[in-house]
Amino acid sequence: MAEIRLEHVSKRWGAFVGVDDFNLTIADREFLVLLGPSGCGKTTTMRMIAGLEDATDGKIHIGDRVVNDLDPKDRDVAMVFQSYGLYPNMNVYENIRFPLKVRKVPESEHDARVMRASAMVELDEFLHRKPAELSGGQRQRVALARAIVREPTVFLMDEPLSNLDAKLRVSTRAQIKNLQHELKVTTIYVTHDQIEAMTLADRVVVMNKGVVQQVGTPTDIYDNPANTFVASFIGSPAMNLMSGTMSGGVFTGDNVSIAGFDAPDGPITLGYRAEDATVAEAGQGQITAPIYTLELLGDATMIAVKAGGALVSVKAHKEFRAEIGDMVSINIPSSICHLFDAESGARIG
Ligand SMILES: Nc1ncnc2c1ncn2[C@@H]1O[C@H](COP(=O)(O)OP(=O)(O)OP(=O)(O)O)[C@@H](O)[C@H]1O
Repeated sequence: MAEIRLEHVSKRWGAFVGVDDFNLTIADREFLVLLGPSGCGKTTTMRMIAGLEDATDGKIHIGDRVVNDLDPKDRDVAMVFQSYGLYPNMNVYENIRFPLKVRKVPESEHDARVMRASAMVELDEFLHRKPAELSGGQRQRVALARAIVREPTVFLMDEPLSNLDAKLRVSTRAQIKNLQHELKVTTIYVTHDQIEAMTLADRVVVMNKGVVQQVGTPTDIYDNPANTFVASFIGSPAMNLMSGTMSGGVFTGDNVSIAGFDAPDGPITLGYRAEDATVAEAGQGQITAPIYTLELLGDATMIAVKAGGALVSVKAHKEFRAEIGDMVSINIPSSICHLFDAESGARIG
């Protein structure tokens, strides 16, 4: 049983707040991803759970213990970092076995456990090689095997894929997801890559400037972002956001007018996702504007125009063709729109 609970956890260095009042219960066996831009406090949160950083305030529970005063080695967590931290003089077998020696696991168990862990990450053929004789992806798998071999109650992973090339990142990502499912170990995973977060997580915690912005399943966060920060951080492309004014249920901004809202009058921010909008018959849409840019994506054509003081896009059919400067009209019915407070950015309704 490895539920993790953070209660009012904060980290301050002098007046600077790295993590501000973090509260969350992570379920046993859950795959939780901490997501946010550089400097938002996600690594610090993970380091406090690992015991590499003291919490300034709050309590950290792992299982039924409060671990604030426990050394990292007594917390039964295994970490995997973006820099693999392998011992260059040891071969793969010895690197994977190392945590068992440190932990004084009986020698008689070592071989079976190393073989099981290395098989899980498909390293069986490389056991005699030194780290320098491995590719980046293979080294990362040694680091994973070294975490697995310990059979910890918690995995903590800090951007473990960021040193891999794009293709290897996708396959290693799939492997991590599968392993976590097989091993059923509570996992906290830090990344600034929203696609990694969406594909791996049971739940995502979106952070900004030390503050939790939203906690939810990938679908919750994509479909119902809590504020404009989350809306503009999640999704590729990010949600389109336009400034304007609501009056009598009609949103109006530069080049844009959308009717059919049930919202109070006043300044407001409106959002929609490019894939929810469509290209309209000439002049029939809610935005009509010259094409600013047009990108052929293979499976679709992305068209951007200027409206509401911002560049906004629509995902058109892959055969859609036009030139920059041609007029285009976009259907944005109120039913696909998200509304946010113009000042705080918080979701409305
Ligand atoms: N020892 C320290 N002393 C003072 N400030 C620190 C210290 N360690 C981290 N910080 C600050 O705390 C904030 C959060 O850092 P953290 O490493 O948690 O961010 P992050 O979200 O993991 O970013 P990245 O993706 O760049 O690693 C940053 O602004 C950082 O500069």
